[in-house]
Amino acid sequence: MPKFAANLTMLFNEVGFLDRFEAAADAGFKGVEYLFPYAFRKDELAEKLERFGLTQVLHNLPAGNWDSGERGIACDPSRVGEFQDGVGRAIEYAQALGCKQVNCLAGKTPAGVDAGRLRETFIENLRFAAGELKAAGIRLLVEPINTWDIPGFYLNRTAQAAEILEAVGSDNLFIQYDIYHAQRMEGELANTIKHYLPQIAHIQLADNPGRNEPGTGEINYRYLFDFIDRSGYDGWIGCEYKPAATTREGLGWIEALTR
Ligand SMILES: O=C(O)C(=O)CO
Repeated sequence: MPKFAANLTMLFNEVGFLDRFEAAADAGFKGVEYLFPYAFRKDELAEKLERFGLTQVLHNLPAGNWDSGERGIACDPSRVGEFQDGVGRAIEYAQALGCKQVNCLAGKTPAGVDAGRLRETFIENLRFAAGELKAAGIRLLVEPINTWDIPGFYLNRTAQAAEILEAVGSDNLFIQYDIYHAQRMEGELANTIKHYLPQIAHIQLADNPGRNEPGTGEINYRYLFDFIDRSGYDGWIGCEYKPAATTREGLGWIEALTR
């Protein structure tokens, strides 16, 4: 049975964010993930995790001005200082929350920047972050994201991510494999998971089209959950989907697709 983590950015949005920890625990989740913890005090988040017996499975490095449309700054040569400051902030929160992995959003390709400089910036930022996080006992992940949800996003394919890992050369840098994004960009889900399994530290899910619950679209999650189980993957699977109705009404997929 996979270890499913509730993504509190997308799930239980029937209640305010700080009430989603209790809602997730009530629904049977033992782990949670969400985009960013930085708008909240570390102690108030840690208290929620403690009170409801939850593991903080993942959060992201600071990713620029999210509300203005930024989706990461890691490939932007004009933002290296801000990126490095963000690594320190992410470590502070991860340590306070007992979180053992953080994801680095590559960002949208900034206009007018040479492709070689973009790649060099991304690689050097990842090398810096992977080293700082390793010293803190925290893994660094990078996630390919599809180009429909975030047009212009710098990292889009699993093979591209693996090539970046190779170039960075850190033993503390891994792939965050989002099944939904992968389905949209490349398909080949089971074989890709199998091929890159040693480099995949976290998996996320949603169905396609719609980014709703597993079982609402084209992906054969019953097969994929069994395949992942048999593959020996022992990480978490983040439930990062938009509930088609209410979150609780939609949770029947867990029983239906894993028994
Ligand atoms: O948009 C996504 O899929 C993410 O996981 C962002 O962290």
